[in-house]
Amino acid sequence: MDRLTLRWFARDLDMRGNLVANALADSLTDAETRGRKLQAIFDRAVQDERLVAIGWCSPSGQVLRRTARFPKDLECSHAKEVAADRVATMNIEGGSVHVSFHPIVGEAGAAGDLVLMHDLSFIERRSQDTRKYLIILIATLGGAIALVTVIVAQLSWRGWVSGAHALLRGEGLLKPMLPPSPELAPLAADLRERLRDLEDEYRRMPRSDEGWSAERLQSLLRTQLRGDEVIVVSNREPYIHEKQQDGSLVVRRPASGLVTAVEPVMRACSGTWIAHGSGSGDRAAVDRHDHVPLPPGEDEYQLRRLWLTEEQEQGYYYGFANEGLWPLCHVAHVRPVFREQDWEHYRNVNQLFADAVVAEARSEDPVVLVQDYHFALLPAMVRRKLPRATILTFWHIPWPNPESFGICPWRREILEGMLGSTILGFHTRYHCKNFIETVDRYLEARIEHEHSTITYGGEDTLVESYPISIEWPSPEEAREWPSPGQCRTELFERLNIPAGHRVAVGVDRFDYTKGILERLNAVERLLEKHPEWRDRFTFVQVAAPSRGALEEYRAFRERIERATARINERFGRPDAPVVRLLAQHHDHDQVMRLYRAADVCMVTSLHDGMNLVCKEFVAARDDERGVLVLSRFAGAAREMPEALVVNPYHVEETADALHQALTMPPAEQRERMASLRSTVHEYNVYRWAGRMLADAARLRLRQRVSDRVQRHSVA
Ligand SMILES: O=P(O)(O)OC[C@H]1O[C@@H](O)[C@H](O)[C@@H](O)[C@@H]1O
Repeated sequence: MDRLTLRWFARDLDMRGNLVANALADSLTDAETRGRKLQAIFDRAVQDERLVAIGWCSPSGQVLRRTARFPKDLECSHAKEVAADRVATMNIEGGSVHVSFHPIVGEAGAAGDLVLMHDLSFIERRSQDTRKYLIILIATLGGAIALVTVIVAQLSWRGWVSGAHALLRGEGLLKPMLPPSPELAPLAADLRERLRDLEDEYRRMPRSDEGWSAERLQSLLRTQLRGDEVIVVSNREPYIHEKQQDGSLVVRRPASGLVTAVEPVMRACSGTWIAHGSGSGDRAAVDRHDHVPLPPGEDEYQLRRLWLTEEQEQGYYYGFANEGLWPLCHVAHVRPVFREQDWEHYRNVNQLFADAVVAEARSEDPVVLVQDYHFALLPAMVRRKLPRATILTFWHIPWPNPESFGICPWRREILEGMLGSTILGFHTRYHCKNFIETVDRYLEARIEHEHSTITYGGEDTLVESYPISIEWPSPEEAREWPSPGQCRTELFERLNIPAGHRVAVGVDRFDYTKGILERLNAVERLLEKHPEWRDRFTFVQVAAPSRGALEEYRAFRERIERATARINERFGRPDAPVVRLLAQHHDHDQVMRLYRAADVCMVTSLHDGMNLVCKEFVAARDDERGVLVLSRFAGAAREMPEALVVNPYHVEETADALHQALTMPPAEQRERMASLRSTVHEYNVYRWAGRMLADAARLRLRQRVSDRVQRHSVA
């Protein structure tokens, strides 16, 4: 036992000793008691478990009485000395004791001194017990504190970790059960900023754009879009059912660049395609929900057909879309016509299609791919009903400069409608730039040129270029093709082309933007300038009838027919006309055979978003022969500089290019064609869709993160 503890107890025992001494004082001063009963009183007193021994000293210092355990050899003077010490302890038989010395004074003066010895072993025991309890208490407290610390640390660490995980996954800051933690707010802000940086880095990064295929697109859909639902909206349907005279149905693919590009993507994505059912047999082919599985016999996706009245089709499709927006965007010197009634129909039909998107959607956030100028208002209409949808609008035709677009009476509504899109795609950067400048001119929007983003009405739209393309033929498909020689023989037989003629081809819809007239003028000029080609050259123009209900198109067709007649009269023979105008629909296989048979393919659009004919021609020429003459005003010219690029308005230049093409040595043809083929192979339609969908996936992730961040900061 340490001295400090001993001193505490010594003080207590001194007090106790004083009490005992006071209690005994009377007995000690009373002479009678002292005589007879003192020993008995002392013996009784030491029955107390603490008081061990008592000694009674005379005033002269002799021990007069003592109890049994009082040491026989202890003198009073020594006991007094011990008691004077601060701890006052000594060892006697049976253990250590505390000694106290109490002078007793009676009426007659000093009666003697009382020596009391108190047991110290209980102090030892108590002290040990106390120490034990203290240790247990401290250990328990320490354990409890450690446990609480661990639990708190675990909880907050888990909270942090799961919050950070959720942020990174874009799902939420915390598990729903846990209350939102304000400590994560700065982390969330940092993460958001970092995400934005990463996005920018990602966009600037040289990406591996190689090897895009249907499989890679499917895997992108599975991984980055987690199998989300895809809905396509277009005016033109991918397959048209026509009723034959005998009542049977035939299916055909329409002549449309849009369908050529989007159909293979849809086959890869599955999902639903919503389009206008325009064929005479379309109603007979659908189920009771107006659905039809496609492609026929393969059932890879489903088409939902929408029905329009004649007035609706007239106002929305022929009127506003094709007499208004088409010439407005193509700037091909045909005046756009804007009628109030057409606009009404356009708006109503956009709403009809938007409602169909909402009805077909199985989730609140589908990926909606809106195609083309027929649906400028639809993105905002869908956004109103499905605010969480990812809407990708692709504008397949050019976008003019702000001045040209400004003549549209409903320019504001159109821009607002398009800005309902999450992503707005054009074929080229140039069209993106025109669109952004148009918005800047006519709307109060925030434009971030660095990120190519427009913020309008609190919503962001990414404006990006995605050059469209074709599906590159598979080796199996190419193996089935007849050889170029066989294709050539068949063509010569079918059209009765004299042997030894060189053949140039053009394949278009009958449309004034395609530069068919300029092409014919170039053919005529070639024959004027180079008489050696007379009787040695045939030009085959496939012109699929298109929008024949419009006067502009009918007049255009007549102009082409007149030009054809004129050239044939000047340079052809009755049995061998120079220009063969095939004004009917040709299917994919027929067109491919024509490409393989030709020496030259002419694409002379006056203005074209992209143009896929030039890409199809290149894809068909696995013999690496044939020359492409390509208009500089087609979006494709930017990707295909190995073609003979011409200004179709410049007849002389185009005629010279045609001559150059007809006289190009085989080695040069091969060199140019090989390079063109590798470009188109690489930049195929899966890359077009893949880049768009990868951007959509990135923005969906950002949307999820920012939704959570917002929810978090509100809470
Ligand atoms: O009017 P149609 O026959 O459906 O053709 C429209 C399509 O024609 C194509 O030439 C255009 O590239 C597409 O953008 C457009 O959608």
